[in-house]
Amino acid sequence: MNILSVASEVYPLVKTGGLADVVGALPAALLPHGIRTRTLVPGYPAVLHKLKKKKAVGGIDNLFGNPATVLAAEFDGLDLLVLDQPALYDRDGGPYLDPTGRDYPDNFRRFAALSLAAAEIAGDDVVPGWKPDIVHVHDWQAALTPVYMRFGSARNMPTVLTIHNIAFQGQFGPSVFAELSLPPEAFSVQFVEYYGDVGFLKGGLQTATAITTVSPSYAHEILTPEFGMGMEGLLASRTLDLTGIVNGIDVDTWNPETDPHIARNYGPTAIKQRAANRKALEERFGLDDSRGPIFCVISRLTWQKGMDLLAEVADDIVTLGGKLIVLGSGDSALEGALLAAASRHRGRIGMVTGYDEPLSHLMQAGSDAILIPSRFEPCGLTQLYGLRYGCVPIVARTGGLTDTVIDANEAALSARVATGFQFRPVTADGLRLAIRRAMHAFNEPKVWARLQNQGMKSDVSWAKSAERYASLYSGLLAKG
Ligand SMILES: Nc1ncnc2c1ncn2[C@@H]1O[C@H](COP(=O)(O)OP(=O)(O)O[C@H]2O[C@H](CO)[C@@H](O)[C@H](O)[C@H]2O)[C@@H](O)[C@H]1O
Repeated sequence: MNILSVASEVYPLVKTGGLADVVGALPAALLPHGIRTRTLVPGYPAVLHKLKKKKAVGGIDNLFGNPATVLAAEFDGLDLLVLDQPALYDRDGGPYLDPTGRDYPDNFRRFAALSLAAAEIAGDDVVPGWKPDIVHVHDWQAALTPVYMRFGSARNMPTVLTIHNIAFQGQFGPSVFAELSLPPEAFSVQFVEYYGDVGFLKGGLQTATAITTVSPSYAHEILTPEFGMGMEGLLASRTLDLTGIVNGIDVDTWNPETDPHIARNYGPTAIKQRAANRKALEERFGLDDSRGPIFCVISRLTWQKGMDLLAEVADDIVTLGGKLIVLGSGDSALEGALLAAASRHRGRIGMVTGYDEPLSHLMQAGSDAILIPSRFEPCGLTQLYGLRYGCVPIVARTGGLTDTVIDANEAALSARVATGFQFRPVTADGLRLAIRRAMHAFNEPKVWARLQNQGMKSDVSWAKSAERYASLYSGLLAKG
C-alpha cells in the first residue's frame, strides 16, 4: 500500500513542534505492515540545504501563477517529495513566521499550494509512475488537500486528516477564496466557508474520508465546546469517522542507552547512571548541587502549555527544596516571568530561552521529573520522552496526558503500575499539590525508583499505534 503523507514540517529536516516528530516517525513504523509512505513537504531553504541528493521527478506548470518542481530525495529513512517553489518558500525565517516573528501574510497561499500540489500528485501524472492509494494529511496547513481532491481527478481516493491541535485552524478572510483556484460552490458550508471566512481545517474536516486525532481522550474532548474550538458541531456530525490514535515516539532517536546528546548512557537496569547527566545539567544551568529533585520543562511558552501556572509556582518549588530548569521560547511576557524567577533564585532555577534539541535530550536524561501543566494537550510527546528516560512526568489530566501517564495513587502504587502524577483542576494550586506529592515520593527512594522503572518499561513506541493506522487504512481501501 502506498501513502502520500502531506505536512508542513518533518523531523529531522524542519521542526517547530510535535507535528514534525510524528510525521517523521510514522513512516518507519508503518513499513512492517507493508505500507510505504512518501512525505510531501514544502521546499523551505532548511529542507533544500539538508538534502544533498535530490532529483526533479515532476512539475506543476502553474501553481498559483508560478511553475513548481517536485523533487524526490531520501533522508534518514524517509522517502520525501519536496515542493520546490521559491516564490512561496524561499524565505528568511521559519516555516510560518518571518524573522520578526510575524505570520507571513501569504500563508494561506503557501499552504493552499502545498495542498493543491498534493491533490495533483494524487490525481494527475505529476510524479510519473507513482500514485498513492490513500492521502494522509496533517493539520490545517495540509487540510485543503481533500477539498482540492474532491474537485479534481482523485475524487474517489480515500483521505485521512489528522488533527494535531484543533486550536490552529487556518482561518482567513473571505477575500482569499478568489485566490484558491477552487470552484465557486466550494465557498459553502459543506466545504471551506466558516462563518463567512475561509477555514482550511474546516474544509478538511468536511471532506476527508476519515479524521483522526492524536489520543482517544482528545477525540472525546474535541466534541465538547470546552475543547472543540468551534468545530464541535461539525465533528459531532462525523463521530463515526473520527478516531483517536495515541502518538508513539521514535525509540531509536530517543534511547538513553545510545543517545549521543547525553553525558552518560544508561538503561533500565542502571538508572543510577543518570546521576552523571544530572550533574551535567547542574553545570549547564548554573544550579547548586543540593539533593532535592530537579523539575524540568521543555515547551513552547504559551497559555496552552500552562506556562503562566509554572511561573506562579516557581518560587514554591524552591521553597519546597526542589530546583527548576526551563527550556523554551514563545510568549515574551511568560518568558520574562520565568527569567525573573531564575534571577530571583540563582542556583535553584535556570532557564535557557530558544530551541535546542540536544539540550532537550540531556534534560530528559538528567532531570528527576518533567512538568507538563497544559490546559489542553492533544497528545503530548515530552511525557513520553520522560517515561523512556526515567524522568517522571507530572501532568495535567487532559487529552493524551490522561491516556499515557498512570497516576501514582495508592491503588496504582500498590499494583506497581504507576508511572507519574496527574492533576486537575489545571490551576496553580492543582500544580502545586502535584509537585508536593512528587516531592513526597522523591523522598522515598524505593517509591521513586519504582515509578522510574515502571515508566521505562512502558511501551511508548509506535508499534501499537502504527497497527491502528494500518487497520484504518485497510478499512478505507476495503470500503472502496
Ligand atoms: N525549546 C525547545 N527546544 C527543544 N525542543 C523543544 C522545545 N520546545 C519544544 N520542544 C520539542 O517539541 C516537541 C513538542 O511536542 P508536543 O507534543 O509537546 O507539543 P506541540 O504542541 O508542539 O504538538 C502538537 O502536536 C503533537 C503531535 O501530535 C501533540 O503531541 C501535541 O499534543 C500537540 O499540541 C517535543 O519534541 C519537544 O521536545
